Amino acid sequence: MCQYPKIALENVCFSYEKRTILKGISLQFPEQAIIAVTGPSGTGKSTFLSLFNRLWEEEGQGNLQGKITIHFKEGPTDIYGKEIALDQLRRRVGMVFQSPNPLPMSIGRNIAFPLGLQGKMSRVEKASRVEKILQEVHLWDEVKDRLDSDARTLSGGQQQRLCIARALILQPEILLLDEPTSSLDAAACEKIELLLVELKRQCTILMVSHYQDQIQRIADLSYRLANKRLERQ
Ligand SMILES: Nc1ncnc2c1ncn2[C@@H]1O[C@H](COP(=O)(O)OP(=O)(O)OP(=O)(O)O)[C@@H](O)[C@H]1O
Repeated sequence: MCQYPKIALENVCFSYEKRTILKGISLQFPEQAIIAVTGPSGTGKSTFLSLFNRLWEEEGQGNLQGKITIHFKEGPTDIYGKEIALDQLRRRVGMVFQSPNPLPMSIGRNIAFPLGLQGKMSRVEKASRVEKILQEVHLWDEVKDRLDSDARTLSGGQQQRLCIARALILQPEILLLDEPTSSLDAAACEKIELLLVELKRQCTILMVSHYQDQIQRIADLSYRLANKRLERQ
């Protein structure tokens, strides 16, 4: 592990119009760890997660104060500063949502699609990257004979692993997961948990979870969001 925090928040406050959601949060998260955030419904867990890829800005009504620094491979970056463009940030900070959201296209294209946004790449290289990432999320054996089928024909658990693969294909340094297993059955949930523990070697994972037992099984650090603040549990 390195000496510096992967993510640092300095006096972060967030509000939607006049409603304060997060107040005076100063925290540091290490790299190669699973950091879980839990807490009652509506307290701002998803909002907290959205600070790291600036997704809240899409809604247009929020107000952020304070500073968030991510220590990317090239060095520390103020993610709201001029040194990083939004599209670059979102390549390095991947996100997976509560309900699997495969694109309405084939299994293979779902994974290859983000690669196309990165510039020209040969078909052979694309195919090899797609296979590698599907192996990593332990989906390859289940889909290798049906890469051309519509991704929406996969089971919920398979779709969620596909969405994780899609987030990983651009090799993000941070992975944000918003209740990634809450729509899945126990068996699918176990597969995702095992996968996340493997993935933390390559990226720092920030995960919202309602399940205390899941947090105990896989999180390295856990925080509870209540009264607009995050407290270590
Ligand atoms: N775009 C928005 N504009 C105004 N208020 C919003 C917006 N998005 C969320 N909120 C409000 O901010 C508060 C926090 O919402 P958020 O979704 O972050 O909570 P949460 O802890 O993730 O909830 P849950 O556990 O139910 O998913 C809620 O009261 C919500 O209604």
